[in-house]
Amino acid sequence: MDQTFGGGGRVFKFLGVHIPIYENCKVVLAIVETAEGLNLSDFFPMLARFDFQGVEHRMKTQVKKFDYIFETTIEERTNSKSKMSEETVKQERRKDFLQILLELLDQNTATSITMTQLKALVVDIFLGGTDATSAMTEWAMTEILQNPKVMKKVQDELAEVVGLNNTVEESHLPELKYLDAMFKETFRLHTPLHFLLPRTPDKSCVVGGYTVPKGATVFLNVWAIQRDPQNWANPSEFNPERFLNNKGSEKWDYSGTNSTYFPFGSGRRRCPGIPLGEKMMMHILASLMHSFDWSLPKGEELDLSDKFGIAMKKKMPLVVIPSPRLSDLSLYS
Ligand code: HEM
Repeated sequence: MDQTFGGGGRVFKFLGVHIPIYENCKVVLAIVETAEGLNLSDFFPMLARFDFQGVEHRMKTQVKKFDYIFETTIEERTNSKSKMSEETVKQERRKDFLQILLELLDQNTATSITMTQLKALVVDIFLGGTDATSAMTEWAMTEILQNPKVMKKVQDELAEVVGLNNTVEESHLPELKYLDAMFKETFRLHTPLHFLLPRTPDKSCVVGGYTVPKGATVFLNVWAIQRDPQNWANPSEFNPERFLNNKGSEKWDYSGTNSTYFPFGSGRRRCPGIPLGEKMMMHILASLMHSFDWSLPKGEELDLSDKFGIAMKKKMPLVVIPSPRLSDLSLYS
């Protein structure tokens, strides 16, 4: 996607199509009908008030449902019976996330938060912590099934690090270098937020010869950057080795400082859940791959098409058959 901003710029190139903005409303309406899942108001803010796709209406309905779930949970916690007693906190030596937030509620201090802020934080953690993590684990599993050599390497590494008479523990994760490279390659090809979160410059600036006016909505196409043949050899090939062979000072991580690879975003809006998301995905996939061999149902073929959402998911859910891999069956109980 690229856009000619400012001055007389009136052409928008989207999915390879040059679309004249404003002059030809029919074109815009045709896209409204075909762009399933894409919110056109993100690309043409002037259309937002018409809510052509009913996105705002659906969002408000969902917000009401979310509100109901969170309010009930918060009420349950704040009523005296289920409140975490000081004794429980002392015994378990920890508080859960909700308890910490509730203690910050309406305190009249610098760190105090309101009920609306509390609910927003819970929604962030709830959605961010589940949607992208499960979508990425499914993509990783799909790529492993698509590439039997990768599956063998992942399982050989697990057998060596964990052992076939043991289950995966958190302490094993830093030693699983190949699994880590396999995830990095999955993130390169199936980056969950193709355009990241929208940015808005507070000053007009020039980027790559284009003027970006103050207040414009800017989308960064990380999907295209991570598949750009100028940055990556054989970009559509699934090859975890490219993340094992570090060249010179090149560092592969999720810090967002490498301009060719930043699946968790970059700068101040970078994902704050990286350590948790990374650990959850590694632990889930390592356990699945270590404990079971996986195959597709007879006659089934893998489908790699995706579907637009908060995170880019597989269009068709992955269906696979597990068979036990560990000799000690008591490890499965
Ligand atoms: C595999 C797992 C995850 C992936 C791939 C992922 C990816 C991302 C990406 C690409 C962004 C946008 C960053 C940008 O525009 O610069 C983002 C934002 C965010 N993520 Fe994650 N995320 C994951 C897990 C999590 C978890 C576990 C949490 C919370 C527990 C979380 C919470 C958030 C929040 C709150 C934001 C918004 C930050 C802001 O508004 O500035 N994410 N995530």
